[in-house]
Amino acid sequence: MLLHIPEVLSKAQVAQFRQQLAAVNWTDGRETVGPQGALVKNNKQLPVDSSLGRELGAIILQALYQHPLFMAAAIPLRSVPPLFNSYQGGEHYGLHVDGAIRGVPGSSLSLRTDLSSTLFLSEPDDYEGGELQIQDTFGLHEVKLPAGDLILYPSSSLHQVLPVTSGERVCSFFWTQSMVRSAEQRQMLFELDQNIQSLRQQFGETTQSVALTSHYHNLVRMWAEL
Ligand SMILES: O=C(O)CCC(=O)C(=O)O
Ligand SMILES: [Fe+2]
Repeated sequence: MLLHIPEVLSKAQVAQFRQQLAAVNWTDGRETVGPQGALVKNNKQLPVDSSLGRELGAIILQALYQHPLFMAAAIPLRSVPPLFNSYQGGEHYGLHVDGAIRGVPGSSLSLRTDLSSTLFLSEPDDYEGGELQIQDTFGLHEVKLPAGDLILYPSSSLHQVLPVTSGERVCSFFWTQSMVRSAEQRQMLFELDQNIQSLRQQFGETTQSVALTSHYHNLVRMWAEL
């Protein structure tokens, strides 16, 4: 499932982020990828140990973990600290799959990458190209979102970022392990949750909405691993 999560950051926050990100040094993006990805990766990143990156990453995760759509879709256990990338002058990231396990820097924790996120920090009109192309069993999806919005997609999918032929594309990207490992079960829980929410909005709290909510929680109890 690909999910567009709007307004994770406000336009004011995005402007503030961009100003701060413009004032620090960026390095070769190949530093955080394995040998296969390095062959096709051509972009810039903020170093993993950047104090600005850590500070802005914490703001992103705090906003995201309060976003009802993200919480319902991801059922997150934990995320790696967000990284930041930039593409310009034809830079791109060819077709690849994200590694299955990532360490959490500064801790002994690792996580299984169930879900990948890209949070856009440039407006679509600020650059040409730079579409994030994601392949799934339904075909090829091209994603280019307004600044402040995020795309959540399965880490199991092949994906690429097309060359940025003018302007600059700045994004934050990171991975999340879900408490529910199966994408199929996660999608069922998400649909159940969204339908319960819309029933409650339409009819208020009813015996049925309470019973369905209990069903939802009992399924989470059955499927979640902490
Ligand atoms: O820039 C993006 O949207 C995605 C980056 C990416 O796929 C990665 O770093 O693994
Ligand atoms: Fe990737």
